[in-house]
Amino acid sequence: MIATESLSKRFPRVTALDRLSLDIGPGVTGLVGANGAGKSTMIKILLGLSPATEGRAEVLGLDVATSGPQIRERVGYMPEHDCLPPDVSATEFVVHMARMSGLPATAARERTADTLRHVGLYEERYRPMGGYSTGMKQRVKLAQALVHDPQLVLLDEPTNGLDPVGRDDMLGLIRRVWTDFGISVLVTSHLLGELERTCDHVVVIDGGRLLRSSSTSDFTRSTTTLAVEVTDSDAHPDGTEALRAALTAAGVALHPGVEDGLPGAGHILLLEASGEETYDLVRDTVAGLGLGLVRMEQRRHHIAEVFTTQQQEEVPAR
Ligand SMILES: Nc1ncnc2c1ncn2[C@@H]1O[C@H](COP(=O)(O)OP(=O)(O)OP(=O)(O)O)[C@@H](O)[C@H]1O
Repeated sequence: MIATESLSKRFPRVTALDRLSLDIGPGVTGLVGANGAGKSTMIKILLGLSPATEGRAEVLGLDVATSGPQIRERVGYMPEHDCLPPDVSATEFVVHMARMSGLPATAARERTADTLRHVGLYEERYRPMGGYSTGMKQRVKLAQALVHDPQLVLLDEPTNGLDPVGRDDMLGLIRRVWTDFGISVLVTSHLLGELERTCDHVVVIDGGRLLRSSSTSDFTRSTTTLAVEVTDSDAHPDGTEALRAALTAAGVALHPGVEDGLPGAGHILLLEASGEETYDLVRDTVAGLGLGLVRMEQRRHHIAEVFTTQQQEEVPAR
């Protein structure tokens, strides 16, 4: 979908992208980096709107240096900042964008209705956008990126300014752009954690340089930590502590402290598994104490932890 080779963009005083080589396939890909890392610059180059200083980039097999218009026909773009005219409705705006992309009037109206429904805008779509919430505006921006049925959409910080619920809704919508319509997505964010559930692949950049590019499952590979949660019983009013004592006596390495479980569900012990036998030992110990086993699961890394470790290793303090 996207390939870059030693792509650089230098402004007089800042290097926004520094010899970035990437190969991004179909699906949902996250481009993550702190503010100023070079994400928006990358998107502008990929759309053929801003020339690279060095290196090359291809989008859908087309060279960004020479095929900007053809790329923009096949690619949708959701800009980061508020760019919606306040006194027109979502329907008018998205129909206009569809017409600009070359759709005939009837098709533009039909696609607009479908796309606005997909992003969850119903009656409000006939009201002027000046009165919309941030979440509604972000939805309109997503709809206009999708309306001409592109093969790929580039979404610049689509969750910016949203509350946690709005953020989750937007991430769910983005995931469905790929699963329901087969449109590949490149989505930028400065929040690594939020892309964990949404993206198949994550690219991390910092100061314009590539830190890491790998599948989400590689980032979140399993750890050897087991999380165990048990119920209390009449004989053991604090089941968690009873289990801790019994497992410690049996030689299991437990992490200090407990994690909070679901409300009213007791606490979670974290311990290091040395193999299959640890699972059996925990099961037998819980049964021996007459406690109920609520969960025993292998912990996975969160992308953010991997990134933090990697950053400490690879990027000298600035
Ligand atoms: N037109 C420009 N002229 C000079 N410097 C620029 C220009 N555009 C971007 N930069 C600089 O390039 C660097 C990367 O900017 P960019 O907007 O790509 O970052 P970003 O990762 O998208 O961050 P944000 O999410 O804050 O927009 C920044 O240091 C920025 O100040």
